[in-house]
Amino acid sequence: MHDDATRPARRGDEQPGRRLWIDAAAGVAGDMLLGALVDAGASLETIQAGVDAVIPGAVRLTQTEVERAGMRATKVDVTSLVPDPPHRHWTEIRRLLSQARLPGAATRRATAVFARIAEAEARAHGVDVEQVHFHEVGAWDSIADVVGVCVALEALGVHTITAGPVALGSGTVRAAHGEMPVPVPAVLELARGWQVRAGGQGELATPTGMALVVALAEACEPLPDLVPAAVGVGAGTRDVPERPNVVRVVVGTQTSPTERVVLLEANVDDLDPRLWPGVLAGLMSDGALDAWLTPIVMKKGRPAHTLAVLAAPDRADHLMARAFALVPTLGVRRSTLDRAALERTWRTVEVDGVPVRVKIGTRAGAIASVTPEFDDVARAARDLGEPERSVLARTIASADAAGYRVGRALE
Ligand SMILES: O=C([S-])c1cc(C(=O)S)c[n+]([C@@H]2O[C@H](COP(=O)(O)O)[C@@H](O)[C@H]2O)c1
Ligand code: NI
Repeated sequence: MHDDATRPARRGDEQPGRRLWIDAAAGVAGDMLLGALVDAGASLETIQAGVDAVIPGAVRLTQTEVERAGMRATKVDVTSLVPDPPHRHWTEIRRLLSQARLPGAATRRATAVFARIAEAEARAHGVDVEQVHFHEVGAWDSIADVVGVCVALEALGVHTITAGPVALGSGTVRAAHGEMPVPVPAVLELARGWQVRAGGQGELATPTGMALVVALAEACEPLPDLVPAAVGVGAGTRDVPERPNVVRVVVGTQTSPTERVVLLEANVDDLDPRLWPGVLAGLMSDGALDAWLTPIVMKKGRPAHTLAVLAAPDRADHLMARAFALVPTLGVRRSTLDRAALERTWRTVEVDGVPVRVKIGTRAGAIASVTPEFDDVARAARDLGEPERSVLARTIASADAAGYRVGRALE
C-alpha cells in the first residue's frame, strides 16, 4: 500500500529543473539529437571530455553549421581515431560506462539507453539479453552519440524530458545484418508503446536515435507548456529537398512546479458493486497515486461508474494491466497530465496524550494545508471514548497551537 506518510521523495517533489522537448517528427538518429543539443548551447568540449572518459582517445567530435532543406542546423560528426572491432558485447559497453566518471545522471541515462537497445536486439534476434552483441549500434560513434547526448543533457541542466511522435521512414537499408526492411527490427521493438508516424523516404529513425527517445523521455506528448530558453536544430547526414532532415529540441523552464502523471479511465456498467472497494484498494496497493469512482449514466440509460486511476509514468503500464484484470472492461483510456503537488511532510501532535499525525502541505516553504490523518483521528477517538468529530476539531486546534497554521513558514 502506498502510504503517503512514508512515501519516499519522488522526482516531482524536487525543485523543478529545465525541461527538454524533442521534436522527432522528421525522424531521429543519435548524431541528430547530439547536434540539436550542441545547437541549443551544450559545449562540444564538455561533451568530448565525457566521451573520452568512457572511450579514451577513440573518437574526435566536430561541429559544423549546415543547411537541411533551407533550414540552418548543427551537424556533429564523430571521427574514429582507432580501429573499431566488427561487433561489441552489451556487457562490455555496460562495463565501460560503469567505470567512467560522468557528471550527474549521465551514467544512469546512458546505461538505460544501451539497456533498451540490448533488450530490443535480444527480442529481434531471439537471443538472451546478456548474450547480445551489437554491430553498428555498438561502434565508437554510437557510444559517442549516446554518451554525448547524456553529457549534453547535464550541461544544459535538463531534468525532465518528453518527446513528440517519431517518424520511422520506409524502404530498405543495408547494414551489417544484410538488407533490412525499414523500420528495421530493432527500431520497431524500441517503438513499442510510443507514438510513431509511418511513411517517409528511407531510414528516418535509427536504433540509437529511437532508444535515446524512449529511454530518456518520460512521455510522448505535443510541445508542453514552458518558457523556452533555448532551441536547437540538429542535422542528419542526408539533405533531401522536400523535408528538413533535422531533430529539434526546445529547452525551457516550467511555468509551475508540476510532475507528470498518467490518468487511466474506464467506464464500467457490469461489475458487482460489492467488488468496487476491493478494486480500489487493489489498485492503491499496486502503486496507484489515487483511484476513485465517478457515477455516470451510460448509453441506453444504464447507471455505471467511471474508474479513474492516477499513476506515476513508470507504473502506468502495470496499473493498466491490473485494471484490465480487476474490472470487466474492453478498453482503458490513457492520458498524460501535469500535476502540481504541494510538498508534503508529517508532524505529530497530541490530543489528551494520544498521538495524531498531521499532514502538512507547503508551497515555497509556507504552509498551504494542514490535514489530520483520519485513521489516527479514528483510533484516538476510540482510545479516548470521544466522537470522531470532536477529536478532529481538537487535533486541528493542537496543530494550530503548535504553529502549524496556513500561511506560516514551516520550521
Ligand atoms: O548494430 C546493430 S546490432 C543493428 C541492428 C539493427 C536491427 O534493427 S536488428 C539495425 N542496425 C542498423 O545499423 C545502422 C546504424 O544504426 P545506429 O543506430 O547506430 O545509427 C542503421 O542503419 C540500423 O538500422 C544495426
Ligand atoms: Ni540487430
